[in-house]
Formats: sequence, C-alpha cells, structure tokens
Amino acid sequence: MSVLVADGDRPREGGADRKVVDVAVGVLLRSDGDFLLTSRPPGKVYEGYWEFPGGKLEAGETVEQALRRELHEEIGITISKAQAWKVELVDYPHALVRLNFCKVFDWTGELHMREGQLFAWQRLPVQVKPVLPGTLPVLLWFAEERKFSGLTHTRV
Ligand SMILES: Nc1nc2c([nH]c(=O)n2[C@H]2C[C@H](O)[C@@H](COP(=O)(O)OP(=O)(O)OP(=O)(O)O)O2)c(=O)[nH]1
Repeated sequence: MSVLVADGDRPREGGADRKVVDVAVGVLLRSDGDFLLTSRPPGKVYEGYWEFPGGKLEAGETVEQALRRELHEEIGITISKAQAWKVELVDYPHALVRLNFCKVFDWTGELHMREGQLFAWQRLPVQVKPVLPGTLPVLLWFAEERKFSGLTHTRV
C-alpha cells in the first residue's frame, strides 16, 4: 500500500507516536454511475473540502459496521451491504489515516445532510472543489475503471 503525504510542508502532529486512525469511507453509486460527494462540515479539519461520506471506526467496529453507523448519522441513509474496494494510507499534518473505501450500491432512505454538509452527485471530471487530498486517488481509480482520460477534477 502506498502512503500519500498531504500538505507535506506543514508540521506533523503526534511525532513518532502517531497511530494509524482507521476510517470507513462510502462510495455511493447510483445506477447511472454517478457517485456522491459531500463537503466537510463546519468545524472539522479541511472544512468545506469535498470527500466521500464516512468517518472513523469506533472501538470494536468493523469497517462495514462503522460505515453503516456513519452514513446513518451523517447523511440519514441505511445500508445493508458495503463492498470493500481499496485501502489508502494518508499522512496528514493532523493525523495518519487509513482510508477503507467501500462501494455501496443499495441504500434506503432519502439523503439528509445532518451536519450542515452540502452534497453533489458527480461523474468525471468532478465539478465541485476543492477535493480533499485523500479523496483524489479515488478519482484516478474511477478514471481507470471507466477508461476516462483527461483531468479528473478542477484544481483550486
Ligand atoms: N469521510 C472521509 N474521510 C476522508 C476522506 N479522504 C480523507 O483523506 N479522509 C480523512 C479526513 C479525516 O482525517 C478522516 C476522517 O475523519 P473525520 O473527522 O471526518 O471522521 P468523523 O466523522 O468520525 O469525525 P469526528 O466525529 O471524530 O469529528 O479521513 C474521504 O473521502 N472521506
């Protein structure tokens, strides 16, 4: 697994004791192939950056359990299954995170942004910006899968 270094010019918090924080991330896919991006809520690091919905695992949770809980808490939907897709390690100034990306094809309930986020159904090239550094690799994986060439997103 590669490590993506984000904002490498800024100091890292936590020094040598940095623990890896596991995050469950849901790539919701509609039947037309569009995927859901949400903006990071006010008050969180990288506020306003676009990402896939999800959040940190709590003690004892599997990735799928955490994803089910986070998607319900944050965007108001209920999922049954999630399909493990790819894992990415990202070294941010604020934390070292392991992103466990899962594809989600089925859910029930309407989307409700419960934390003041915005949402947008997107396809390549992604129109919303800025996209969170740890989210950008997903756009490249989509480009590969979909034989898409060209820029995957607009830079800030
Ligand atoms: N949800 C999500 N997080 C991502 C993505 N890409 C990426 O680098 N991250 C990072 C940002 C954060 O450092 C971490 C997720 O933590 P978070 O703070 O959003 O999680 P949380 O909702 O459990 O947070 P909190 O309740 O503890 O505030 O993963 C992505 O596409 N989706």
